[in-house]
Amino acid sequence: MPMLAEPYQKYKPYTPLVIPDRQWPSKVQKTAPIWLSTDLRDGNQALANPMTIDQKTRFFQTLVKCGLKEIEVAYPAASDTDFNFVRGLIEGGQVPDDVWLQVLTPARADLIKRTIDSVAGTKQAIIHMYNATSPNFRNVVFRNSKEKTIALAVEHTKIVRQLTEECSAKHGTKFKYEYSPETFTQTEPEFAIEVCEAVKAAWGKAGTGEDRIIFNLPATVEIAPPNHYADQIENFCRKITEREKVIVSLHPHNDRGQGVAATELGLLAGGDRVEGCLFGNGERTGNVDLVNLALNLYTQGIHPKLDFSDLQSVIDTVVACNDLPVHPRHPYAGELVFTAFSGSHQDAIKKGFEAQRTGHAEAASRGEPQYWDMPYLPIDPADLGCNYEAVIRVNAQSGKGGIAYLIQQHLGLDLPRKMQIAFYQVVQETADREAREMLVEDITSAFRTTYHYGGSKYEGRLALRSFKISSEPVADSSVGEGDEPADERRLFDGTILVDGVLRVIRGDGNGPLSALLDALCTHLDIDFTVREYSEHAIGEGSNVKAASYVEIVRGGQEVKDARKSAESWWGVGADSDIAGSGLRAVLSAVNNAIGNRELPELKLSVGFNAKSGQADVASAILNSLQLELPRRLQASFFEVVQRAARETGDDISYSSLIQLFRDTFNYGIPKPSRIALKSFTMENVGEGGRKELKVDLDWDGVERQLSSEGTGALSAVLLVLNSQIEGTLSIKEYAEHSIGEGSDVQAASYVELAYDDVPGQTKRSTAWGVSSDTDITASGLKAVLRAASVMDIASRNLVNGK
Ligand SMILES: CC(=O)SCCNC(=O)CCNC(=O)[C@H](O)C(C)(C)COP(=O)(O)OP(=O)(O)OC[C@H]1O[C@@H](n2cnc3c(N)ncnc32)[C@H](O)[C@@H]1OP(=O)(O)O
Ligand SMILES: CC(C)C(=O)C(=O)O
Repeated sequence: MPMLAEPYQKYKPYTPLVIPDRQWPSKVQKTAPIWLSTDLRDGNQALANPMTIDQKTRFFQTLVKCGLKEIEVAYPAASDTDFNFVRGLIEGGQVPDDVWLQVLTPARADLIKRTIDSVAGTKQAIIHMYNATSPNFRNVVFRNSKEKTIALAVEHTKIVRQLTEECSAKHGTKFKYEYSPETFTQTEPEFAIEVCEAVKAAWGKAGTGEDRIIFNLPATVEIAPPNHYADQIENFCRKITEREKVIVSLHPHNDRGQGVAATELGLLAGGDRVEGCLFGNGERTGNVDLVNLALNLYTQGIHPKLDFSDLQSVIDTVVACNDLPVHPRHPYAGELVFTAFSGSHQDAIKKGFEAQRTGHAEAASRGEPQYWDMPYLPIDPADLGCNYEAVIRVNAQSGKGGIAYLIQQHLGLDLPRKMQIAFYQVVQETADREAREMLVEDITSAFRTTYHYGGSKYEGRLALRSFKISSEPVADSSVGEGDEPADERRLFDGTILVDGVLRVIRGDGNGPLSALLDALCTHLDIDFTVREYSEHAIGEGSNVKAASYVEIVRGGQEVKDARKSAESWWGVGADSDIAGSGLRAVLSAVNNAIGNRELPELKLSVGFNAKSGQADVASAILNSLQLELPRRLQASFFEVVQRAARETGDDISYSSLIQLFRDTFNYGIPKPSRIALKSFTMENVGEGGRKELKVDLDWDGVERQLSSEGTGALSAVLLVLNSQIEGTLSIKEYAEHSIGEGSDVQAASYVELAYDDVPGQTKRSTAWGVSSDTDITASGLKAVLRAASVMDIASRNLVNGK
């Protein structure tokens, strides 16, 4: 059936009350009401599967923990489960002294008796009796006149009185009486008052304070706007006699979705007490939500006298016991209610947090309250035990502000505005393409990958390994590149990993960043210039680091053009050293800019006036072959390099340099030496640590088995060699070190031999030998033999040392 064109022919509007001087609209709520949770009764009776005793017990404990002092625990006459649950609470001593158990009964004598029996022996209980009073119920359900409706209530009130008095006498239980004219909001207002007056009279014991009778005025079904409920409550409060002896209780349902509003207006209109359920469980659309009401008060600066500091644990209990979810958009409790996906919300929240930090610091210094004043967030999630994790979540509707907020929260980086825009494009493009939410991990990992930030896992093609920044004065101080004239030049000396290979590069500029860019231009033909730079500290105290942000544009442009250049690349770096942080940021940006572009082979310039020197050559050998050349060997090899580079305009590529080293020292290549070690043994002989060395040598293609004694392997092998030649070999310098670690460790040995061909009339020559071996003795012996092999020594052509 379609919706009606003329619904007034089917639905009657509510009848407004005429109260020209109604007071509630100008009242302001200043205190928390008395709360009653009816989760275990009205909430429970609305569940497809009512709670078990275990679930009810868990729920009861949570309610007590939240601070509820009045809890309607059951409709004991309804089932053994309900009855036994109440008995279990009492007999198990689970009811705190300051908590009142409330139980509901209809106006039926047998059921009233069982209800009162259920609470016998507890310290204090509220007996809650109800009968419907509206015309519809009188006519249809009870088929009762007004008089009979009053009589039903009066008669059973008297039964309650009598049975509770007997129970008090027998068990010492203290009772309060609550009466509900069920369907109050659909009952003629004057008749509702008439019934309640009759009940009050029948009870006959209403007093002040704890003796007040409770008149619970339910919106059993919500049928009118909240202002009408407020009018009904104000009308009742004004007209009920002995108002001071009455607690006016509100029991709104939520059929029109206005339960919370109706309750708040009802409280302004005179309500003292509210019955409801956590998160609004209850018949049909539910009872009014106590959490919502309490936290609404809290955000007005009024303590609700309920504690939801750990809201999630309350949600967990309620969901588990009711077997119903809490809607993701549920006020205060839904998983999305502190979350912004959309760009402008995120931007405002990010700015709000920043402004609030400053505002709070200023207020604290003036001793003033630090008010919560945050765009889109009416309450601080932290007050409910939530963190700010979920406040900003990113999808294709999000903007740069939210993404920057997450980067700030999770990586501690405060991105410059233009970099936010650049990174936003990256995230937006993925979110749109994949049509899904970008989780924090997606965003931080996209950031790390894009900017090669966060350790070796994210390194780009160029990565800083070590550097030294030094300065040298500039003769003409107007030579500076930027606006500021520089009176000192900065020199960058560093080792960087280029496509997995360590390289030494050097450059100069008017600052560390331009010196690095100069080095990249000189050595790798990578030509960029810095357009924007900013930095800030991350962390505090001894853990403080610098974060740097760099925007680069293509070099070789006029400064004016470079500033305007549409194409730019951002980079970020963090380091405990501020220069290191800036240099890393430059390499991050350069990595972005070069993409997969092929890089020219790195070259060392080793001629006269060259930028690279002996130390650079030694570094290249160290980085490529892990050999730490002794200083004199460095000098010796540098001369070899310079000679070799002369033909190629004083430049030598890294690969040629390494090959030159291998060829010069016959190192690590299969080419045999003139004198090669086939095998050896070495044993201690006698006392005093002397050794006997036996070697099997391949000497000019002839095998020679020789032996000698010495204080060690080197002195012994020299004796062996000297026994085979004209003249004398001696060791001028020897050095060794380990290469690698653990079971892969090797020894590297360096020997400089001197050869005096005719003793006395010396014609001395020297040569270096370099070797490595897993056996340190073998490494030393080989180094000696390799040095001897390249010397012009005269062999005596003896066989087997004889
Ligand atoms: C608005 C509310 O939430 S009120 C609370 C509602 N909660 C519940 O009903 C849950 C627990 N209820 C039950 O377990 C059962 O209904 C019981 C045990 C109370 C009664 O069960 P039964 O005796 O089988 O009766 P039934 O459930 O059919 O109730 C209807 C009868 O009670 C009468 N009745 C209904 N409400 C009341 C009342 N408040 N006072 C007196 N009689 C009432 C009806 O007029 C009807 O009487 P009739 O049989 O003479 O026509
Ligand atoms: C028993 C009464 C108070 C009730 O639950 C209602 O009217 O909703």
